[in-house]
Formats: sequence, C-alpha cells, structure tokens
Amino acid sequence: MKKGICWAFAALQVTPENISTKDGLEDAESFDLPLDSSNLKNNNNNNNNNNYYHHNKNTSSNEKHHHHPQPLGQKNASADPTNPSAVSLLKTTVHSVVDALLGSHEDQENVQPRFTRQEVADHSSPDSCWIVVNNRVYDVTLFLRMHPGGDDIILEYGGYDATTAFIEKGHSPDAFDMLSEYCIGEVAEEDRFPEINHT
Ligand code: HEM
Repeated sequence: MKKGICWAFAALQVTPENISTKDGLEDAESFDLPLDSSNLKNNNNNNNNNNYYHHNKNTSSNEKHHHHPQPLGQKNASADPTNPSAVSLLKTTVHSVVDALLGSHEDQENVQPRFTRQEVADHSSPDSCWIVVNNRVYDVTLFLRMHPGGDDIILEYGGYDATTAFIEKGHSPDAFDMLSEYCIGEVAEEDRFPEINHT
C-alpha cells in the first residue's frame, strides 16, 4: 500500500515543468562536455555522468523515482538543435571526428616504415617477394603472376636491389605507377644507395 502511494506521489511530482527546470539543468551540465580528453576522464568519475551514459535508456514510469532520477527531458534536449547542451555535444563530436581523420592522414604521410637491406633479403621467395627500387621497398608478391615479363625475372631480384634492372628495361610510366602501389616503406638511412633518375 505504502509502495502504491509512493508511485502515485512520484507520478504527480514528475511533470514536464519540473523536468525542464531542475533535471533539465542537470542534463545541460552533463552534456556540456569539455573538448579536452583529460577533462573528459574527470567527468567520467563524476556522478553527473550517470545522466550522460543513460541518456538513451528507455525511461519507463517505474524508473522516474529512482535515487538518481532519470531526466525525462534529456532525450528532447539532445534532439533540440537550439539547446546549448545539444550544440556543445555536436561540436565535441565533430571535433573528435575531424581530429581522428586528420591524425590518421598525417600518420600515413609522415611515418614510413624503414627496412635494412638485411630485412629485405629475408623476402626472396614466391611467398614473400620484396624488391628495392631507388631506396624504396616494394612487396611485389601479389604482382608476380601479373607481370607481363613473367614472375621469374622479378624473382631473380627478390630480396635485392632491382633499381638498375627495373629502370634499364625501360618500363612505361604505367609500370612505374603500378610499382608505387606496392610500396611498403623505405630503406633505412644507413643502407641507402645513390638513386637513378628515370625521366
Ligand atoms: C624486378 C625487375 C623487373 C624486371 C627485370 C622486369 C622486366 C620486364 C620485361 C623484360 C618486360 C617486358 C616483357 C615483354 O613484353 O616481353 C616487362 C614488362 C613490364 N613490367 Fe617489368 N620487370 C621488373 C619488375 C616489374 C615490376 C616490379 C613491375 C610493376 C609492379 C613491372 C611492371 C611491368 C609492366 C607493366 C610491363 C609491361 C610493359 C610496360 O608497361 O613497361 N615490372 N618487365
């Protein structure tokens, strides 16, 4: 019986008005996420964070009077583009996505694996065939069977420097383009040879 009164009382207490005032305010705080990840960590240890993690949870009327009340206005707040907390969340999300994209792009451009000639020499079989052309290392294993000049001729250079052979054959610009698709890195600085100009 007591429980029944409690439910009725809770139902009376939770009206759209008080949600949009008190709970709505909590909601705004929890959505006002900082851009910096260290602050984000602190925020994770904060009890307010409960609101953030549960904001998508389906709130039945049974859950309205829990010890940490579930703000009903939360879902609406995040969906409303004029709500400052929703705008802040959107900014944070866009910021992280742009950061992730730029970060991976920079990595691809700046960080090239380096191989010693000894490491290249370990790849001289049809199962793993690397060659070096102008101090760049190419894994041409998958190209062997496609080579118009046959796989044997490339395998002769597997694990070694093929600069002179590749360039002196007079490969077409298309062949150079194909070659660039197989680049896996560069020769370590201490193992570099003078490069041959092919243009
Ligand atoms: C490793 C040393 C290599 C040698 C000695 C070599 C030699 C040859 C030879 C003799 C041909 C003429 C085949 C014919 O028409 O009778 C040829 C053609 C060709 N090779 Fe290679 N090749 C080498 C590596 C490669 C690599 C690594 C690629 C590309 C990833 C490549 C791409 C081509 C292409 C596309 C052709 C057709 C003609 C052209 O576009 O130049 N070759 N090659």
